[in-house]
Amino acid sequence: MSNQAPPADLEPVDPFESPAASTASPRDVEPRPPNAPSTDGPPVVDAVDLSKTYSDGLFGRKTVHALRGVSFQVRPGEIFGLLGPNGAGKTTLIKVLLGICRKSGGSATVLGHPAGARDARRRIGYLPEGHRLPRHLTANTALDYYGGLSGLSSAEVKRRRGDLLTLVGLSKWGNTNVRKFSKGMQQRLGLAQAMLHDPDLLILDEPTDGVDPVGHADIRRVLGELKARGKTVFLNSHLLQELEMVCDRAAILRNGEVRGLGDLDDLRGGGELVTLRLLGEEKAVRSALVGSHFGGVPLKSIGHDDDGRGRFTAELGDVDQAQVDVAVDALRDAGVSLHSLLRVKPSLEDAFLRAVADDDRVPVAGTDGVRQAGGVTN
Ligand SMILES: Nc1ncnc2c1ncn2[C@@H]1O[C@H](COP(=O)(O)OP(=O)(O)OP(=O)(O)O)[C@@H](O)[C@H]1O
Repeated sequence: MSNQAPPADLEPVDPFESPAASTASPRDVEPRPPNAPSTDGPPVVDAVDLSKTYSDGLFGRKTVHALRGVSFQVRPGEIFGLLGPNGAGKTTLIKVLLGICRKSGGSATVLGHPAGARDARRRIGYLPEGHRLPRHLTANTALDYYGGLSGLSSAEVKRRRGDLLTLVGLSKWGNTNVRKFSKGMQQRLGLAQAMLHDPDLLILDEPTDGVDPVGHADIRRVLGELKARGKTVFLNSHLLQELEMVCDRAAILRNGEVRGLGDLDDLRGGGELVTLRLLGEEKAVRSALVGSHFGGVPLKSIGHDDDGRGRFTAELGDVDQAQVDVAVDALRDAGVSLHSLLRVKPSLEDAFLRAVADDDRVPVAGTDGVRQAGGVTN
């Protein structure tokens, strides 16, 4: 979430009604076990053609289109990732879903209620970006404090906090001062706090920001636990590898528009990226690639072998076997040796870079009725 000043149209939020006042490529989160709650049923979040404009500039004469017709659904029990470059509209989207700021058009429901409605907000747990826990409190007293803010009785908080501290791996730290906690432990305590009122939907804004790799793994484990308990998680993170490890589906936002949406496999694309490792003279490699219509592919020099021949990688990209054969034949005819051929699935990062690229050719994956990605309208 950006650290900008609150928007002019920020509505006061009653802390007692606010979403709990903030109260794990190889995937780290296991696929849904057979006995886990199903992802069938009405969507937990349903956004249709959602738009949001801000008035900015001198006398508010400039209109900023933060969201432009955003449509997507979050299904029950899934971990849904929100991706996008700075300024894409992620924070605005979260604010609209939480009812912190008003939409300008379209519709959004959360847990079957209009976004921002009291009945929706009381079933949301929210962990804001960069949240701070009072350092003089212990884990237990912090949960007592935030539980009180959420309207829970002290007996209720005491009944729940043991289980929650166990869930986030802090069961032995209940009486320890928050100031002694690492950033990762603070984030996990923040997750426990967001779970205090047993919400159905967790909205987590950059939960691993500033956390070391061990802390990342701990947080992924907690997300896996939440999913196993049937919770729906809406996760905003700019860490693509992180999202790749935990999310079932994701949306990619750019300039307030959905530029990609669907299962991670859909987003990555079905193909495989082919890379050749070659041994030979650079001139011969280049001319063979040009001759086989691969003159424009990235060619990297990666050293020499014991006989002084150059080592190269040539990234052919998502090409079919016939095209690979043509390139390999041309290289062999030019006296270049094929050391190895790698086929790798595109990463989420590849998909992300394609989706936010400055063109309008990226299709929207998935079947949620989202319109095709439009042109860049900056
Ligand atoms: N209160 C506001 N008044 C005017 N413009 C705003 C306001 N809040 C956000 N914007 C603009 O709306 C657009 C989307 O901003 P938003 O903060 O939602 O993006 P973001 O994807 O969360 O970015 P970041 O990752 O940098 O936090 C940006 O152009 C931003 O400058």
